[in-house]
Amino acid sequence: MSSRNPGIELDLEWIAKVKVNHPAVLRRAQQIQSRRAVKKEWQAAWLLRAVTCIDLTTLSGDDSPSNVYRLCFKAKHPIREDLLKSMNMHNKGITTAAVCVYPSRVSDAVNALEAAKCCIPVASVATGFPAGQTPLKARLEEIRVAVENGAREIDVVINRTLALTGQWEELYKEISQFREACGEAHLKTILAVGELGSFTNIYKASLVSMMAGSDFIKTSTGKESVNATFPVALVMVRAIRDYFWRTGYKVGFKPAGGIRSAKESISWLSLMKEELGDDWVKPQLFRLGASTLLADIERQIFHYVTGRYAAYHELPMS
Ligand SMILES: O=C[C@H](O)COP(=O)(O)O
Repeated sequence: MSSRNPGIELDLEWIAKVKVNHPAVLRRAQQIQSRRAVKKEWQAAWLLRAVTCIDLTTLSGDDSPSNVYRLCFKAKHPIREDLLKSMNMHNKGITTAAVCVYPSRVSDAVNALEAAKCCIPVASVATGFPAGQTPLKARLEEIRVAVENGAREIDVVINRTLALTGQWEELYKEISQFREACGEAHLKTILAVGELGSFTNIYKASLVSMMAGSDFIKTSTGKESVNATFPVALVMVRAIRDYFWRTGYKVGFKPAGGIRSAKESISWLSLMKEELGDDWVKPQLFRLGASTLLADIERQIFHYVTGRYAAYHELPMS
């Protein structure tokens, strides 16, 4: 990642002035989703770009060293080598952006990637993911342990109670402490938008997270009933844009939760390109948090290269 957002002092006046035009957001989101799909080589190129922006994720109660090893192998070899060769892309070092796991699995992921001589970062969720309902001391300790174990990115969840009750100063203080506990590791702040009530609240929580020094803001844990949606994303990326205009700091965006189809991944990329520009369609400033999306992207690329859809055994690692 490039130079980091150091955060700024909490600006309560800015937060108090926030108003979101709900119908306009819905209209714009609809417009982006209904764009005509790109085809052929342009589609393949966008899909490969999407691959490089994926935080390949496993966040299950039954995660074990073996499925984390498998995940890391897939992160290093996201698309079958012969398919990449057919597109003359086999020498381009295409990997996913990161792997994302629970804190207890960080060491497994770090070891697996080291053994594979692969330098993509391990991201760890933390701070009582997904609900964030543990004491602050424990949440901070969880970050420190994940960093000690080799996580280079930390995906924290915010305290929704503070956001829902408008305790912005408290929320700012907590996130600032998360940032400090991260040290050199990059801080991705999950708003859990499905639990924040209104677009205005989501915009305010986005601003507070950036003011407190988040490197990325992220929509969801994947565990809420509503996760990454285009209207919510628009609210968050407009907050990113406003923050950039006011401070000059670029904060990344990570939609996560329920993103499963290759087609959607292209819509996400075009949203970023249209709203924030080319810098935000690269892994430094854009991630797709997803556990199963890569399988559909590989399937579509297989179809592009061979003209037919793969049988299950032809993409066994997906
Ligand atoms: O951060 C990533 C999400 O937890 C993944 O959600 P998903 O399993 O719906 O793709």
